[in-house]
Amino acid sequence: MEIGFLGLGIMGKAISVNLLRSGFKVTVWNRTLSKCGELLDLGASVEETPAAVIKKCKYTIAMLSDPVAALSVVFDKDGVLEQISSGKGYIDMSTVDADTSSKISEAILAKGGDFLEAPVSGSKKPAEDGQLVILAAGVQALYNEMIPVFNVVGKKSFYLGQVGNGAKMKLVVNMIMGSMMNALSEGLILADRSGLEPKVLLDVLDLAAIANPMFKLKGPAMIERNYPPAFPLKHQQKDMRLALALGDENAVSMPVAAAANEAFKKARSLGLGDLDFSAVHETLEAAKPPH
Ligand SMILES: NC(=O)C1=CN([C@@H]2O[C@H](COP(=O)(O)OP(=O)(O)OC[C@H]3O[C@@H](n4cnc5c(N)ncnc54)[C@H](OP(=O)(O)O)[C@@H]3O)[C@@H](O)[C@H]2O)C=CC1
Ligand SMILES: O=CCCC(=O)O
Repeated sequence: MEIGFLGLGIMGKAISVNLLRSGFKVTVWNRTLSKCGELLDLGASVEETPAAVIKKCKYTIAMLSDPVAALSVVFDKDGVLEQISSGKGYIDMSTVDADTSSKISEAILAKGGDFLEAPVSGSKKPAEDGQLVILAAGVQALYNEMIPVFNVVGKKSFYLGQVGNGAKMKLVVNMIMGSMMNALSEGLILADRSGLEPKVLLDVLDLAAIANPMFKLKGPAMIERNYPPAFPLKHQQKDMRLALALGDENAVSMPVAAAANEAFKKARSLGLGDLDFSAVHETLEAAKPPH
């Protein structure tokens, strides 16, 4: 099975390497073409435009930064729409809003192609290890055809029905995650400032009802003020922004998420957008008076 892959950022690279290692033929494209070199060395083919990838492959997956990128790769010159046709499937794994996903879906279906949105939960390491959680929605026949791929990419895939439901589920999950990250950051600072050992706080949390893999993974590095990017902070803030817009549409009051979004915006304004989203901790660390 030959798979096209558009977008070789942190996630796209990890997923396409995993597909190659699992025996799939993969043809890649990235806006910054030089980033395709590593995949070429691992056995992938490279094309110079999204349209050329679509022309070559029956199924093409995209993993792009945000709604602007997802729309551009489909609608711009040399984009997906120029070559999509009956018998071809386009699967967008980018985290975007339901409206963006619906626009892409309508355009692909109008050309006779099939479309699935399939954003993922899980970050760089789960992507490398094929342990993502896939939140798919759209053409069910395409979902069924993609199961052998999803079984390699993830540990579980959900089919959520009509296009938009995958995007919404992903935004709800990341809205909760972003709020939790800010709560952890405040807790670490509060422990420290009140004379407690933040590392002991992490041990207590890990045994408590609120234990979770994210606190366990990110907490120790946050104490060290170390934020190597797995999930870039600029993308987490984009997800909070899109989740808050979903809240607006549905008249859902989300004061906790709104405060978390402000903290991520503050972190971006401090130039931390390309670090891991746990770098939101610096908005508090940097404000802490010296001992
Ligand atoms: N990192 C993570 O842990 C997770 C991320 N996600 C989501 O997955 C998506 C990708 O994330 P991630 O890999 O971390 O992001 P990166 O920032 O590492 O990569 C972004 C990718 O999008 C491309 N891109 C950006 N703008 C454009 C554009 N205008 N036209 C074409 N291509 C563009 C980049 O190309 P170029 O190299 O040229 O800049 C790059 O390939 C995002 O939607 C994110 O929210 C979902 C789950 C986990
Ligand atoms: O969108 C990013 C999700 C990151 C994660 O689930 O760890």
